[in-house]
Amino acid sequence: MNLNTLLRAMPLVKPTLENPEITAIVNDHRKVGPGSMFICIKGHSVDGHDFAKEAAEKGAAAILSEKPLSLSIPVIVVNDTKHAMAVLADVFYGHPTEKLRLVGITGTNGKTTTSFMVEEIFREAGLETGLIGTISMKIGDRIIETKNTTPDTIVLQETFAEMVGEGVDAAVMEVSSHALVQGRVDGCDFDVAVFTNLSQDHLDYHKTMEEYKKAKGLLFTKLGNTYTKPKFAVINADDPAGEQYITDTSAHVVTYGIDHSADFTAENIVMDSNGTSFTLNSPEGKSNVYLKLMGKFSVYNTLAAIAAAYVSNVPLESIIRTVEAVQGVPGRFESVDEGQDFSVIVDYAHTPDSLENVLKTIKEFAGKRIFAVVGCGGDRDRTKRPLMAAAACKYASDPIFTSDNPRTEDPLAILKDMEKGVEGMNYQVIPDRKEAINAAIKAAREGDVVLIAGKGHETYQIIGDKVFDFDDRLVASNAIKELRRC
Ligand SMILES: CC(=O)N[C@H]1[C@@H](OP(=O)(O)OP(=O)(O)OC[C@H]2O[C@@H](n3ccc(=O)[nH]c3=O)[C@H](O)[C@@H]2O)O[C@H](CO)[C@@H](O)[C@@H]1O[C@H](C)C(=O)N[C@@H](C)C(=O)N[C@H](CCC(=O)O)C(=O)O
Ligand SMILES: Nc1ncnc2c1ncn2[C@@H]1O[C@H](COP(=O)(O)OP(=O)(O)OP(=O)(O)O)[C@@H](O)[C@H]1O
Ligand SMILES: N[C@H](CCC[C@H](N)C(=O)O)C(=O)O
Ligand SMILES: [Mg+2]
Repeated sequence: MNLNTLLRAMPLVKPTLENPEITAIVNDHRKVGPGSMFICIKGHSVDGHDFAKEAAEKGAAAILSEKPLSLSIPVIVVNDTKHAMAVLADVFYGHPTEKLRLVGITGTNGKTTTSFMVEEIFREAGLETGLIGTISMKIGDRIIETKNTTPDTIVLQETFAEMVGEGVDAAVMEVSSHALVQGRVDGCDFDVAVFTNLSQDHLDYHKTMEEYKKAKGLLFTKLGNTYTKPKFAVINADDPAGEQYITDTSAHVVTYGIDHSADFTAENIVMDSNGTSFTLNSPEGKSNVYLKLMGKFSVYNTLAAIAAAYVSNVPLESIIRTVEAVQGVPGRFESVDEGQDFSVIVDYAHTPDSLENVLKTIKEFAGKRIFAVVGCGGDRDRTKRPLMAAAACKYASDPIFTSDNPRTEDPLAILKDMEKGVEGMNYQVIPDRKEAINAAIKAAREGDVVLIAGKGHETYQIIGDKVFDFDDRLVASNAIKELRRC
């Protein structure tokens, strides 16, 4: 594609005299090759404008910048290169999301779980699917590793183009608040946007809950709606933030909830050690649903998935059949079962609200003691640490505070932050995560439950800037096997 064809996507930008062929669009100068357009992004750690000269030397054919640069190749100046990058990536890759049914899911907790369910529903309904989120990206059964929950704009559009090329009909993606603020999804044509819930997280980045709420709201304010391409905002009616999103969106609103009236609701919720049953009220009347998943929060995720699939024209009967068959999502309430006489559960709860939810659920079926091995990530929201510690002490009989991913912070300082929320309460501190897990498993007796929270599916631990192999599930399973040898 030549430069001026690409630039037509930005009506205020004048065509350039030189009109080189653009072979790639890139925002990392290390990836520039002959014919690339290099987009300068002012980042949180460095300013991409500082690499423009090197990009030109490496053969870039054009530069997109937020300021004039004196270079011998065309430099196109725009106010916001992040936004322009999203528009250009959409054009460069041939508007892939217009050719897909696209469901975007935002909210503090439940995005990964809900997106897995929606993808499974689509797949069982006979559609070819794609999935983008925290655990990985998937095109059909092909797994592609990712660094972020919502990847960078260019990776995103390139991936959607691959999906289209491989015959994918419907894609489901998690949309993080960081991605919304940074415009990573500005080039995406969502058909359905889902809101799970809002509770405290990421205040290191958004600073206040109001700003965090606004960030999530961008998915709904930017959704649009037309007669020929109707858009749907699927909103949790029980979460106060939902009201704002309903007011702000121009899409068709579909609600779900348990405590408030909504288009999709659940009543008669009953949980036992094998799962959770409820009566679904939907536009098609009442249906009985029996999930293999545990807890009220799983009912919320299921309602969100049911509503998103329903407005995507999947028959309700097929939707229910699929959600009932869902076994679980890796690292979410995942059991480690080596035949021991106590339960071990690995879960990705890393916010105060998710920890409280998961522990409340455990408390409903736990016969005896609850050990909760919990840590908080470094270089992330510090204010959630005492709240997470307090949730652990409130619901677990035996909380053990340990390290999560300390990243560049001192692990002991993170633990001190946690302890500020639980002065005078009963807990242990074991900074080494493996030792903490081993200690919980060694102390557990018949009927007890050991919750290992915070890292779920992660197969690594980040200490300083080093990444070590670490999988809670493996560590736990080895600890149980070790017990037998003693
Ligand atoms: C704080 C934050 O969100 N950072 C994201 C941001 O990176 P950044 O602003 O730091 O970028 P930078 O390193 O300053 O670089 C600026 C520009 O210079 C370019 N560059 C840089 C170096 C160089 O040598 N040459 C060069 O050209 C870079 O390619 C970039 O275009 O943009 C990058 C591309 O989109 C993201 O990968 C990166 O996520 C980092 C890794 C991260 O940890 N983000 C977390 C906080 C995050 O986004 N989390 C959410 C999930 C949260 C949740 O809901 O749980 C997520 O979506 O993953
Ligand atoms: N609807 C929900 N409400 C509250 N807590 C939930 C809900 N769904 C899941 N959780 C809890 O949150 C944890 C993370 O769930 P999940 O991975 O689905 O969320 P996420 O929004 O994708 O998180 P992340 O932002 O880290 O990607 C789960 O392990 C569980 O403890
Ligand atoms: N997407 C979340 C994941 C947190 C997982 C937890 N294990 C941690 O490292 O804090 C974040 O980046 O804040
Ligand atoms: Mg996720």
